[in-house]
Amino acid sequence: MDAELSQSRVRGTARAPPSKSYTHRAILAAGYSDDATVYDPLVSADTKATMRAVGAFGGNVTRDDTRLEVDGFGGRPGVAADVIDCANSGTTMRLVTACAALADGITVLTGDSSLRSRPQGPLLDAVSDLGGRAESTRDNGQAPLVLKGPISGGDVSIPGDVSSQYISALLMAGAVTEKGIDIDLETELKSAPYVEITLEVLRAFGVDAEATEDGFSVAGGQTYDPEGGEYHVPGDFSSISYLLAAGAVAADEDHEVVVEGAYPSAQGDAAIVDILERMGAAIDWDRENGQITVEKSNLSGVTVDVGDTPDLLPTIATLGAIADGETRIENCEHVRYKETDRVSAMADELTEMGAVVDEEQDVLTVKGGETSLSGATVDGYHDHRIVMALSVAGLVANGTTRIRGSEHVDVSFPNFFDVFTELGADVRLREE
Ligand SMILES: O=C(O)C1=C[C@@H](OP(=O)(O)O)[C@@H](O)[C@H](O)C1
Ligand SMILES: C=C(OP(=O)(O)O)C(=O)O
Repeated sequence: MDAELSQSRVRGTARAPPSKSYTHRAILAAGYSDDATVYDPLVSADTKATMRAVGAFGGNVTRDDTRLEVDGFGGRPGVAADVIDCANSGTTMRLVTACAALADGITVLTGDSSLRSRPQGPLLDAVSDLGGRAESTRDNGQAPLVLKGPISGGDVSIPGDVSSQYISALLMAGAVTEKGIDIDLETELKSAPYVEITLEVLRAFGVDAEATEDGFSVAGGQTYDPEGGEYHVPGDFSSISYLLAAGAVAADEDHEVVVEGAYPSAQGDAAIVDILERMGAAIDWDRENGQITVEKSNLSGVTVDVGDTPDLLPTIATLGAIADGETRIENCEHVRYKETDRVSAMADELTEMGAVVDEEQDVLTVKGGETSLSGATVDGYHDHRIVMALSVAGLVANGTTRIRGSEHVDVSFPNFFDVFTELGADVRLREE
């Protein structure tokens, strides 16, 4: 499906969608428990992949409007009766790889062509070092993957600059091993707040894990059991970033865009509030009431390090294309290992729309201005975040912006175009 956007003004209140990262962890943590209820989950293509995996390991997930009832496999995943399809979800594949290493038998994991091109090698090496069998069928460190357990825990070392999801996966699985897992980081950790999210969810499920001098550590023999048998998912700041960006570049004069359900948590992507403020946006975060208000503002370019916040790169690149002067996005090499190479995707598509972009391996520089973007037909690269970031650009570009593959928003923000339309965006969805 293509999304066609015309220049428009936005205003009004939107609710933050539930966090994808917290939902994945909550579903799997509930899977590791005997049973638990997950309230306000994100139900999207990616989180459904994690639900399927819990089912494949012997759990059962049922859904109603506001919650998921999870019958867990009680720390002992069974052997899956079929290949587990992780679809487009890196988080699912990494978290499930470590879980599969606990099963007394073989698990095969696959995914779509994007996921089958993303790096899994360091996690496979870690599982092998812990005594499991962990192979890439094509021997290239990519899925399809074959895992065989059970591992009983131990010490591993792993790079921290490819994906933090390897660490999250080992911590979640390590808690139910016999010996626990000590993780030694071989490099600096990128995307570090996502490990904090994991520690926060583990705590909520009664599991202790901690940062150490060299990395992270989790004791074995623990039980997943959330207080009161339930867990509540907070709002998603990566998704919120598109709504705030839309308000900052296209809110109606004398009106604001308000995002509700934006409470403080371990999410690094809450940095979007600070980034917009540094760019000159009139923005206010009422943390106690979980409400962020933003007005249309004249933005200026800034320098941003996205080492901790890779998922903000597409949003910041679009903001940079609209802001006066130069926006420099540094420390972004790991953003190339996502659903697509997002550094190059945003460089190409913003150039197509008229921005002046310079792409280096680890730095993306965008020069723009409020009137510099023109509508064009651009590619969404089958990537939800590219589609949503280009939609924000479409609000200010002259003429019509046509974004290919707009249906991929279903990965993290399935009703994105409804919310955008309700705020006033002029969007038409067209079958190709
Ligand atoms: O653990 C998570 O929930 C995530 C971690 C990050 O990935 P990396 O750790 O691979 O950078 C982030 O980009 C992804 O969208 C979600
Ligand atoms: C990279 C992302 O997710 P995942 O790694 O789970 O595919 C994302 O949501 O931007």
